[in-house]
Amino acid sequence: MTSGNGRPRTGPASGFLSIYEHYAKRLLTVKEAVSISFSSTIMILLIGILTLLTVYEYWFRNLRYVKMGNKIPGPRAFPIVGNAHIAIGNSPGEMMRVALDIYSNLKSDVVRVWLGPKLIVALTSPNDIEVILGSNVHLEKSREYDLFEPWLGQGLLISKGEKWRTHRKMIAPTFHSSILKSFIPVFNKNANNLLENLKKEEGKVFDCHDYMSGTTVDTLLETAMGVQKTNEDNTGFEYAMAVMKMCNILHLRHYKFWLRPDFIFRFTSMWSEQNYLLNVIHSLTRQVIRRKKDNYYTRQSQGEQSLYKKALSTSTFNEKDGHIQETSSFNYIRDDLDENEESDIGEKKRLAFLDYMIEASHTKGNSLTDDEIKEEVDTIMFEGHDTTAAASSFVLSLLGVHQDIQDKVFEELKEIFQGDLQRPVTFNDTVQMKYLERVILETLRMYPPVPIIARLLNEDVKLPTQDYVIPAGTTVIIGTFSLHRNPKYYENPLKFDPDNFLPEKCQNRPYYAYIPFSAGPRSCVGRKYAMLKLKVILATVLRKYKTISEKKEEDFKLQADIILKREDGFNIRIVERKL
Ligand code: HEM
Repeated sequence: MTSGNGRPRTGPASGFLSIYEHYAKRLLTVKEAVSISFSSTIMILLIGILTLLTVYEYWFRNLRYVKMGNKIPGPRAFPIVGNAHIAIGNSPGEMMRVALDIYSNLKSDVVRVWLGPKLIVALTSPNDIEVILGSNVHLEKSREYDLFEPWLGQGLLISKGEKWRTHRKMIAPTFHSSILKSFIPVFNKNANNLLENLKKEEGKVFDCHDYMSGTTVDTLLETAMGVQKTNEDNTGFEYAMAVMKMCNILHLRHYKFWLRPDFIFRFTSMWSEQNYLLNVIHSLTRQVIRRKKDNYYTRQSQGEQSLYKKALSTSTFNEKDGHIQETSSFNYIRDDLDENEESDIGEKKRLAFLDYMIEASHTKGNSLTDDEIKEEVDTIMFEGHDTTAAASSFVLSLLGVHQDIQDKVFEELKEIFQGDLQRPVTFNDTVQMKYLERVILETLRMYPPVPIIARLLNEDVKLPTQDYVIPAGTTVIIGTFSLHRNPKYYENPLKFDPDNFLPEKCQNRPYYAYIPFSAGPRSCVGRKYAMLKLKVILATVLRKYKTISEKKEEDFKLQADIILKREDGFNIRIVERKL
């Protein structure tokens, strides 16, 4: 033992030090012992966890469900996480590219991925898709739709079983062609309001989606909900923006699956944002229902007949027309609504959606509660707005790219409107817009606003095209986007060509090869409404303006959102036509 200068220590201090050193040494040994036992505890724990994970993986791989799933082609899956790692660090735009790469690398119409223990199978062959969408058994939406619940409750889009069946029977007829005709003046009014709003953008490059979105909300409020805007407020626009942001949050939670459980989601900034957005959305729906109910009670207190009875005794339609014309001139594009619900229409056909729901809630024997009405209003407002806004924005940007096609659209409009290009659109005009209709159908082919549909299988499904059985419990994804770009059904699938919808081309194509509105019993209830509204809005904008896109179509950056959008924005320039 030495002091700091190298000499040996003597005296009481040296005694104290040696005692200190003795204990310090022992302490070191205790510390060492603690650290050794700590590392061996960790080691044991790690070995325990690894053993458990190995046993779990062994057990998991031997499950019938997993064995069946693994027979289906898919990217290499890792233990425990499966293919979940592909979502890490990717933006919605990148996710779309990753998903499409997986599909094109495997060159298979059936592809599986594992999100942890969850099996997801994507189908892109019309025959396989028909087995799912055309069936009356596989009607349940996948668990991914549950994230919509705080917003849409158990509305038509996500409800199941008897509730879905009875509500579908009530709601679908309120969008039947027979009632759509009465919406034409409202479509025209809102299309003209849109022209007014677009004036300030003349000559500039701007994102047309915001405008299409706001107009769509206002139109829906007035048609489906029967509520007029009383002042020049911005409710429609604010609502549309809130819906868009809600969709972004939900989409992020869909593929960043670790954000799905609420107890984790609550700790993110998105939780408070979601609460704020839901407040904006629900305030509008509550206000709409309150106004409608007040009207109902006022009519009752004044001893007026219910709208329902009134509609039966007076005709809002020109009965001389005999039967109401179809909104689509193409009968070979089968309409599931007509097939499935024509027989249910009966007297209901004369009331619009919300009027009917409110009347129905006061009908004896009807169990429609206020909450149920709110859920359906939220559902219709969401489904009816974002889809149509995306479709019309895609049409305007595509016509901006394909000037030759835009010229043909305009020629057709000139022919129909015969020298008065500013007059309102009539129902009969829309039936004559055959080329514009083909443009819309082609847009929905290449850019389907709902790019995927997902169902939960409660039974095993044997695929008709290949020797695979998809086990019960699987989430089946119908890949509309890829299906619509399959060269087997579209000669030149990446070329925007409205002639893909010429009668002779459609006749040779399987029905399930074109499903922008889904198909079968759970297909879109608003398809005819959407087609009619798109024609009126687009015919109004295109008669006044020429649209120009500075970007080529191949430079459009798509975003795999719940609703397909352009990540780079729907940027166009509009120039007033010189006639
Ligand atoms: C271009 C416009 C539209 C497109 C592309 C479209 C597409 C679709 C698709 C693909 C589905 C099935 C979704 C799924 O199973 O996940 C659907 C369902 C639905 N759509 Fe549309 N839609 C459009 C416009 C509308 C409009 C205007 C309304 C109402 C005003 C509407 C109301 C609904 C409802 C309520 C459902 C749920 C039906 C059910 O599950 O029974 N949609 N739509």
